[in-house]
Amino acid sequence: MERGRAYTRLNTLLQHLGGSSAGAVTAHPTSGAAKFQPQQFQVQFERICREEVKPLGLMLMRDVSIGKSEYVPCEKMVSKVQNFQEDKELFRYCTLPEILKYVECFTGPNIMAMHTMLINKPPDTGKKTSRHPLHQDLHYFPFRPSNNIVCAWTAMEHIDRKNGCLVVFPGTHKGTLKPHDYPQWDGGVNLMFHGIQDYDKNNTRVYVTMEKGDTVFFHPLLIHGSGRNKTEGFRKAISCHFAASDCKYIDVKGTSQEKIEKEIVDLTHKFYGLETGSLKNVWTWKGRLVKGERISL
Ligand SMILES: CCCCCCCCCC(=O)SCCNC(=O)CCNC(=O)[C@H](O)C(C)(C)COP(=O)(O)OP(=O)(O)OC[C@H]1O[C@@H](n2cnc3c(N)ncnc32)[C@H](O)[C@@H]1OP(=O)(O)O
Ligand SMILES: Nc1ncnc2c1ncn2[C@@H]1O[C@H](COP(=O)(O)OP(=O)(O)OP(=O)(O)O)[C@@H](O)[C@H]1O
Ligand SMILES: O=C(O)CCC(=O)C(=O)O
Ligand SMILES: [Fe+2]
Ligand SMILES: [Mg+2]
Repeated sequence: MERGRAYTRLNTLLQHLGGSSAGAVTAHPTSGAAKFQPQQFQVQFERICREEVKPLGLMLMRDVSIGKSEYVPCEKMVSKVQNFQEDKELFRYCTLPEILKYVECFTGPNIMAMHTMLINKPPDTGKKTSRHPLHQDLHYFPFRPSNNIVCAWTAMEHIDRKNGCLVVFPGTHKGTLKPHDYPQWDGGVNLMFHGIQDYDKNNTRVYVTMEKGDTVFFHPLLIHGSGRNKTEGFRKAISCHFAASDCKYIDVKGTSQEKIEKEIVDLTHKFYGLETGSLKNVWTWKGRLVKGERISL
């Protein structure tokens, strides 16, 4: 693992480890198990958007620039699907040996898939709502320690600054969880898109250009976001946040996470009619074991 960087590109990592050359994971899986083909996830995503299948627990998000009356179920209206833990096809992503072998370096052998997303960043309408403000994913999570949590984020196509790649502030995983709130953006902000208000403007920014099938593994304290999608295409990535199953829940009442807790608890009620009452209960309900033994999550 390269030192001093809070993210690692899987293909690059394979080279560091003396493994196959760049692109190897996409084209020639070393494990001989499931072939890594983002295309299969895209086909299922499109079926979900057309409402041909309705997996339990799934949330379909749309960009704030699209009104409810304009909404028709199709791939162009859905900016993100969250919570695909009950969709066999998409959840296969979270069980891929090629992914888990790196996840295990951070979590150890008992691994939970805690948060799942397929992000379909829409072409920006001009209001800049396709941006994702700079944030730390730990803001959404009520479990610790943060070092035993890792996000795997896989590009389903070529991603660069033109279609809104990830932008990261290297080294920020050594810091603490910062307060988050809605950014003051004129064109509107998507629900729950909290950002860090007072980040260091002089921090080095790294724009993570990725090829189809590339995966980055990053720490939940790493400050990151993504820019506007200036192309006509919908930029796709699939991701899962994994955690060691012996992580412990914390109570976020009285902390900077209290506001997001309320938003998520309210949304969970609106979508599923579930009275969870706390972030802890939301994640106890969503989390799925993918390897080893379920302990405290
Ligand atoms: C259960 C666990 C959840 C875990 C969350 C972990 C977070 C991980 C990191 C993130 O992904 S954070 C960002 C996630 N946010 C999004 O992707 C945007 C989500 N928001 C939406 O897609 C819609 O707001 C939503 C589908 C949830 C609500 O749609 P509804 O059909 O229930 O709302 P409706 O159409 O009745 O509109 C209600 C109001 O919301 C507004 N609205 C619509 N889409 C919106 C949107 N995207 N963001 C904000 N507001 C939105 C809409 O204009 C309207 O405003 P008014 O009341 O003033 O008329
Ligand atoms: N939970 C995590 N998720 C993703 N990457 C992580 C995680 N924990 C550590 N890393 C990354 O793994 C590598 C080794 O981590 P480590 O904590 O040893 O940091 P380091 O950058 O090597 O600094 P140090 O000098 O403190 O060892 C670093 O690149 C770090 O960014
Ligand atoms: O895909 C992106 O643009 C970034 C998404 C992200 O960071 C998140 O949802 O937490
Ligand atoms: Fe994030
Ligand atoms: Mg180290």
